[in-house]
Amino acid sequence: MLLGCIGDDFTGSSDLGNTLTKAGMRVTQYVGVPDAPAAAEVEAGIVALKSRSIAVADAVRLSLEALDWLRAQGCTQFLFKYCSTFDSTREGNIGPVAEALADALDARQVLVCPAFPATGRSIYQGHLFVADRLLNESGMQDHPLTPMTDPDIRRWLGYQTKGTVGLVPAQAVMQGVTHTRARMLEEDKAGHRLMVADAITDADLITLGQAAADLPLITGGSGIAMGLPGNFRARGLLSATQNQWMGQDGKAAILSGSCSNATRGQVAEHARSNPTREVTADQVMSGAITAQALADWALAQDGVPLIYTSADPAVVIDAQARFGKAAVATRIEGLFADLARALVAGGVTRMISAGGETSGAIVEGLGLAAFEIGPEIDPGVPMIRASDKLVLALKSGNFGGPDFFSRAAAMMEGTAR
Ligand SMILES: Nc1ncnc2c1ncn2[C@@H]1O[C@H](COP(=O)(O)OP(=O)(O)O)[C@@H](O)[C@H]1O
Ligand SMILES: O=C(O)[C@@H](O)C(=O)COP(=O)(O)O
Repeated sequence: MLLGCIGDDFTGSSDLGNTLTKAGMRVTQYVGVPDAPAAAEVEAGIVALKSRSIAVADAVRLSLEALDWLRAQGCTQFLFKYCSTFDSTREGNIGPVAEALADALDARQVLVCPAFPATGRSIYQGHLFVADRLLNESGMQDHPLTPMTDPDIRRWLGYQTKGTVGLVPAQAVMQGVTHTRARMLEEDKAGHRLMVADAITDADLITLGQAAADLPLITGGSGIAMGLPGNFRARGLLSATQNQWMGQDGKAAILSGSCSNATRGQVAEHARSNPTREVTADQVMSGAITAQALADWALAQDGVPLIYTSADPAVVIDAQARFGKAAVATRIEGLFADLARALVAGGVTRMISAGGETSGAIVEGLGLAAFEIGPEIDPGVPMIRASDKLVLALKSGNFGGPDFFSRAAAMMEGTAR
């Protein structure tokens, strides 16, 4: 294994797997820290954690455990993957995890780059944009767990870190690798270990990837991984072979706990011509609905059924005020985990889930160990194979076109491209 990656959620880790696979690496995504060595052919290993919204100390501990395992597999470079919308609270986990990994690796210069231009996320002068809006006007300010109310990534990260945060501005990145490295050195001399790097286009990300060829630790969204496989290839370290992907027939089902703008649009679109069932926070909290009853409903439907708790910001805020933010999230995620188990037990072989925390709960609930990364459905969302009978798509909240759900189900079956 060459590149060792630690993802703070499961959708995001499959997004990273997609980027690395497309760039020619042989990738495996692991569910949590494996207790056995990796297969010899794996070139990039991604340890997917559900550490985005847990307590800081737990996130740091799990990330360091993942690092130890990846080091034991022979990795020479490490990537900490978080969300391209920098999902974290002011007290949150990105800064402490990045600093703990940097300490463990003795890393002096650490890039921080959530940009992912293919999905509209760019960084300019340290400020994160989603398409033509600053992050705090993009809808992310209403996220149920990590509302992003400040677009200045240096400032937000600064709340989370012990050290100060520098900037590698677009003016340096656009002039190429030499200027980028020179600016990184200046930031280092100024005492900034973590440096937010501007990136507006894929070309900027490739430049940053090349500039980071010798850095032990890189952090960011999946975009920052774009340039890394080329560094290993240039050293003659990559095999040219890729896994062969096979579609999966059988029953499909969709579970959505994401409340993002994109997911809510996808839910509305799917509901126009498919069996769809809404579950409210009240039904979950009161125990009025059971996972088995929902599974029985889904398994009795023709077509591709969708079960969702996705709701508008005002509905979410109301539920959180009445039940508590963590309590309602935990109960809903628990329902999805139980539901996923009941669906697979009932014969579902293609499962699509929407939402990072939701997907984490489902994957952990299913007790899966590792994924092979397949072809891309939409930017940032690949199909993944968990076993010879189960194919998944873990959709990040804000990713995917309006008809994502039905298109994903068809592509996973192998009947559409
Ligand atoms: N109706 C609802 N009311 C309150 N919280 C909800 C509701 N539906 C889902 N949630 C919670 O909101 C969170 C959504 O996060 P996540 O699944 O990561 O989606 P995204 O990818 O859009 O961030 C989850 O913890 C989920 O359990
Ligand atoms: O970078 C991204 O946006 C994704 O890879 C990701 O991490 C998404 O997380 P969720 O929106 O919570 O699914």
